[in-house]
Parts: sequence; structure tokens; C-alpha cells
Amino acid sequence: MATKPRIIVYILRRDVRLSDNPIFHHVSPVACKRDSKTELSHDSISNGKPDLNITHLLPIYVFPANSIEVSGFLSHEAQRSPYPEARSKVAGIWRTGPHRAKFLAEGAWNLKENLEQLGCGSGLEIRVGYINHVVEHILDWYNSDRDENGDTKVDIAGVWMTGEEGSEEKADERKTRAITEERGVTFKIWDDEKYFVDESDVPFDNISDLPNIYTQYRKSLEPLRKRPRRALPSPSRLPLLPSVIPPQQEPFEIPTTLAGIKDCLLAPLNQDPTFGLPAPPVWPAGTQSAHPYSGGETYALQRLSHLISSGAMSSYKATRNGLLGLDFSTKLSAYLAQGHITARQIHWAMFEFEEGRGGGEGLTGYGTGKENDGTYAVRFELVWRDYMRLCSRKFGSKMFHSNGIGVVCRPDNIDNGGKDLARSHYEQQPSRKRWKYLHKSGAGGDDPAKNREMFNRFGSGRTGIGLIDASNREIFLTGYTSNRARQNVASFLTAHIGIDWRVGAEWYEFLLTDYDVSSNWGNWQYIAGVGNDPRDGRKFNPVKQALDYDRQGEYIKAWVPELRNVRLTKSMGPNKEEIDENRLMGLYQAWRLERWERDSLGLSGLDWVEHPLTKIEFSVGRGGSRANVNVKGRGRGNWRGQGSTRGRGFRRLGEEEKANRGDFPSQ
Ligand SMILES: Cc1cc2nc3c(=O)[nH]c(=O)nc-3n(C[C@H](O)[C@H](O)[C@H](O)COP(=O)(O)OP(=O)(O)OC[C@H]3O[C@@H](n4cnc5c(N)ncnc54)[C@H](O)[C@@H]3O)c2cc1C
Repeated sequence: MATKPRIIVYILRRDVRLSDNPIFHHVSPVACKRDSKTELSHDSISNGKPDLNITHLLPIYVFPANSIEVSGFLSHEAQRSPYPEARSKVAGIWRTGPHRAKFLAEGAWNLKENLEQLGCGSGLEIRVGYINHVVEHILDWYNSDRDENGDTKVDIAGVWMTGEEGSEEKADERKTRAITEERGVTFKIWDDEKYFVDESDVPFDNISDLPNIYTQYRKSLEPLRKRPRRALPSPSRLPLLPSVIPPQQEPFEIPTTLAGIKDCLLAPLNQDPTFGLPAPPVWPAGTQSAHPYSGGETYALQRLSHLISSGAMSSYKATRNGLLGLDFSTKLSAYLAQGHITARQIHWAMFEFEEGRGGGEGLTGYGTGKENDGTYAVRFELVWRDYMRLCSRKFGSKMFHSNGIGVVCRPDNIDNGGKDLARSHYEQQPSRKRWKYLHKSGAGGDDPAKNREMFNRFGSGRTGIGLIDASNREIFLTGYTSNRARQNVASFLTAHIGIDWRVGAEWYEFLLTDYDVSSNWGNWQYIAGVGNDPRDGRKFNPVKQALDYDRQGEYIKAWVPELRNVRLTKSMGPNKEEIDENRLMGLYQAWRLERWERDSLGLSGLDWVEHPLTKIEFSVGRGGSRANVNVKGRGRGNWRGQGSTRGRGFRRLGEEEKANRGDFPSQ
């Protein structure tokens, strides 16, 4: 007689992949053993692992209603969602915008297809709601499904999910554990080994011992190439899906196609496609997205393979400050953020290349047995990602406070890891900086309506500062903008116009395809000067930065089409034109164009041209040579152009420099 089905409910979060997935890997022996006996049998096989006394695996991907709006899944128009709108706390912005919503749906769908294609009866269910509600419904539904003797038809052997950082994610875990254990079912949180350094290999026992400065952390791990553990193989078989699966709880309904799911996710967002902006950006003719990628493990692995075999990984150090194009950086962040790929898979792909195996034969760096500048730099950034995540763990909800975690990095607190700052005390602390808020007057007595207007112009890409506007239009339209641009944008919002950094972080959370709670909130506060930057914040000069990184003005012209006809060259003789740095100044800040030129280009009367949110002091000398570049009021000492547009500030720093600069990810 077949045993009663014993099911593991596996809730997927940011582990949406088959390969290097600890849970799929763990349960795959069940399927193998079972297959060797009789295909599709219900025999319970533990394979020597006590928690593997199971017959079925029910993988469920949940769109969590707290962070993504799910009212589009209501089965009838007349119904109302039981959940409040998924909007941010500070500025009331949607938590998840259209770019990430699509990417998430694609990722889940891709996994569903990959599981089904194993041909072993596996698959994936998709649900919406709070995770604890989804689990509660499933457990209660199975509990109420009984045979004629009153026995449940199935046993739930456990509810498993992978752990995440972030206070909200931790709260989801606690609530899910509570409702599961209340029902007498085992609950287990797994470490999702999607980081560069495995959970069990971090070089400290207690999270309070995490250094407050990245450099110290990174140094404790060098040589980075030796750190990652092996990635787990992709299982070829998995346990069956249960033959009976509880439906989505009302009032929601899950469509049976990817297009249907995307429609449901986008419907509430599409009710106001301006997202509150009076003049939202429109796609400029002829401009290509730097991030045209679909979500899903299949596409993540394809991208990784392309990066290796094209040589883009090896040239990363030289190109990573780029602004335009597909391959100047890896564009793996969204895949990493959603767990469509893991950091150690990236490491091992580079390792194979370095060892002369797999794609990339004949390219520089192939088979040398050691890392090259590019592969080292990628590992360096992946460790930044790990570090940000560990900061989330260390500082918990302080990551979201207007003071950020910075208070614990002040010299008087630096050694105690913040342990002496009780949370309630911390939360009552007045803001250390004089932010402008959108909902109330700040310490400077400013007008919140004006601040809102400023923020709207910022979000629309109409500040009047070319680099900032190009990036903000790009991110609004594509869900991506480069790291270099992000740094400038974050610095502009916080240091130049003084708006509460959390509003910027929420705006990015809404727009970014690659949104990751730790990387986003950690980077924003780092730049705002309230994070763990030993230099206490940095003010980027976006004109100087444009001169460094957009020397031909291509990026600004791509995303701010109103400026495409600004002439940037001067004549150097018959048929010889050369970029004129003085003319670039008019592209970088259009108010600097002569009146006649503004008139002739149709720029007169545009708010961002006539009345920029701020005017940046910067000029170039007559000769136009680099030596003649001056930052007014700061002197030439601040100039650090490296010569080429692709010039990369990234380099291994001297000891003294490092101590002063704190190993900023992209300096
Ligand atoms: C204000 C601000 C907000 C940011 N928000 C996010 C976010 O929500 N999600 C996110 O993944 N990254 C974020 N970053 C970091 C960085 O900008 C992106 O990871 C990077 O631009 C993504 O493009 P890429 O994959 O081509 O990166 P690459 O340059 O190819 O880097 C390789 C990988 O390293 C990691 N990485 C690189 N730089 C950083 C960094 N500074 N911090 C943490 N990890 C890094 C990413 O996983 C990235 O995919 C933010 C940076 C800033 C300044």
C-alpha cells in the first residue's frame, strides 16, 4: 500500500533558480532514489537524511503583498484587496515598479518551465499575499482535506524557506514560523548560499564583530579568489508536485500564463503611468536600453557565459565606469538580487576561464591560473555586495533610519559596533543632518510643497544638470542606470539639493530592476554621509564627473534628446573637428549655453534650462587642456581625470589612500 503523501512546502523568495540551490539540491536524492525503484511512486525515501522522509515537494513562489502591489490579481473588479497598498513609508511611492515587477514574473516563470522540463513531475506554484498568509492557507487547506475516516489525506513534513536580510524579510520569517509551528508543522530557514563568501565561512563568530569599514572586511578575506565554496550542481530530478494543491486564496486568482501574470502586476501601476510626475520622461528616439535583459536563471547563465567568452569580464576594470552600452559592466545585479544566479557561480565561471577551461580560449587572461585585473575587480564588487548584506544583519532597522547606521561609525562609537545604542534611544535621535522632507518642514523651516516640486523635477530628469537628468530619465524608462551614475544621482539629491536620502532610496527601490534591500539602502546612506563611509559622505561634482566619464556627451545626448543638437566640437582646421571642453559645459548644464543658442535649439523657456535646481560651479580654461580645468572654490587639486572616457578610477589603492578613502566601491 502506498504511504500517505508527505509534503515539504518550499517557499521561494530570492532563490529562484535550480542550480546552486541548497533546497533543490538537498531534496534531489529523494527523487533519484525513488526513480530507481518505480517512477512516480509515493514511496517515502529518506536517503539517510532525517528531514527527507518525504514524498512530494511543493515549491511556491510568492509575490509578497507588502512589497509588491497585488490588487491586480483580484478575481473580480468589485472585490477589494485585503492588503494596504504596497507603498513606501517615507514618500508613499510604490515599492515595486514596472521594471522589477516584469523581471520577477519572468524569473518565476522561467523556473516553473525549467522545473517542468525536468520531466519528473516537478513544477512551481505561484501565489500572492503576505507569505505567512499564503502558508497559513496552504496548511489549513490540507488540514481540512480529509478522507472518510476523518484523517488528513496528506502530511506536511515541513515548511522551508531561505533566510533573507532586511528587517521586513526577517519579520516575514518570524510570522511564518509562528503560524507553521502553531499547527505542529516543522519550520526551517535555510541559508541561501547566494553570496561570494558562504555563510559558514565569514571570518567572525558574532555579527557585531563585522568591521564597520569595508576595507577591513575585504582584507580579512584576501585572497578573494580562494574564498568561495563550490557551487551546487543543478538537480536532474526532483520530487513530484503533490497531486492535489490548494488553490490561491480568495479574493485573488493566479493567471495561467506569464503574460497574464505580468498584466496583473502592472494593472495597478498603469492606473497612473506618470507615477506622480507632472512631466514623466519619454523614450528618446534611437536610444537603446543598457539593460534589455529578461528575468530568469536561463538568461542569467547565458549572460554569464557571454561575459566570459566575449572577454567583457576580463576588461571589466577598464570599462566599468561606462554609462552607455551592454557590456561596460556585468549587468548581473538584477539576476543576483532575485537569486536567479549566485555570486559563487560567477566566481567559478571566472575561475574556469582563468584555469583555461570552457569559453574564452585565446583571450587575454585565459589559462593563466590567476585572476586578471578584470576578474579581480568583479570579485571585489561581489564582496561589496556581501558586505552590504552583512551590514543589514548587523544594523537591522537602523538601515532605514534617517540617521542611517552612520551614528555607529563615528569615531567615538566605531569600536563597539553600535551595541551600546539601544534601539529606542537611537530612533528618538534627531536627524544628524538638515534634510528637506516632502511631508513636513525640516530644521531649516523649508516648504515641503517646494521640496516635493524639486523632487518631481529630479525624478523627471529636469534638474538642469545633464548627467543627473540623463541618469534619472534612463532609470525611469529602463529600470537600470550605471553605478557611476547612481553615485552622482544620490550625491546630487542629498548633498546638492539636500533632500532626505530615504526618499531617494525609496525612489530607487521603486524603479530598479536590481533592487536589493541591503545594496540599495546601504549605498544611499553611504553617499548621503550617514552610512559607514569613514569620510562621512562625499559630494560628487556632476559636471566634473561628466567631464571624466561622458567626455563626448554621448550619454547625456542619448537620454536628454532636447540637447542632441548642442554642438560640442570646434574646428581645428580643414575637415578637422575636436571636442571643445567649453562647449561641453553647455551640455552638462544647459543654462550655460548662450541665449542665441538656447533660442535656436528650442531650449528657451524650458524650466530646467532657465531655472536649474542648482548651478554647479565649474569651468575650464581657455586652452581647454586638462591642466586648465578648475573647480571653482576648490582648486585644481580636486581634478582626477584619468585621460580617457573609459578611464577608471578603480585601482588598487596605496595604503595611506585607502585609510583616507575607505575603499569606496567605485572611486
Ligand atoms: C545609490 C545606489 C544605489 C544602489 N542600489 C543597488 C541595488 O538596489 N541593488 C544592487 O544590486 N546594487 C545597487 N547599487 C550598486 C551598483 O550600482 C549596482 O550593483 C551596479 O550598478 C549593477 O550593475 P552591474 O551588475 O553591471 O554591476 P557590476 O559593476 O558589473 O558589478 C558586479 C556586481 O557587483 C555588485 N556590486 C557592484 N557594485 C556594488 C556596490 N556599490 N554595492 C553592492 N554591490 C555592488 C553587484 O551585485 C553587481 O552586479 C547601488 C549603488 C548606488 C550608488
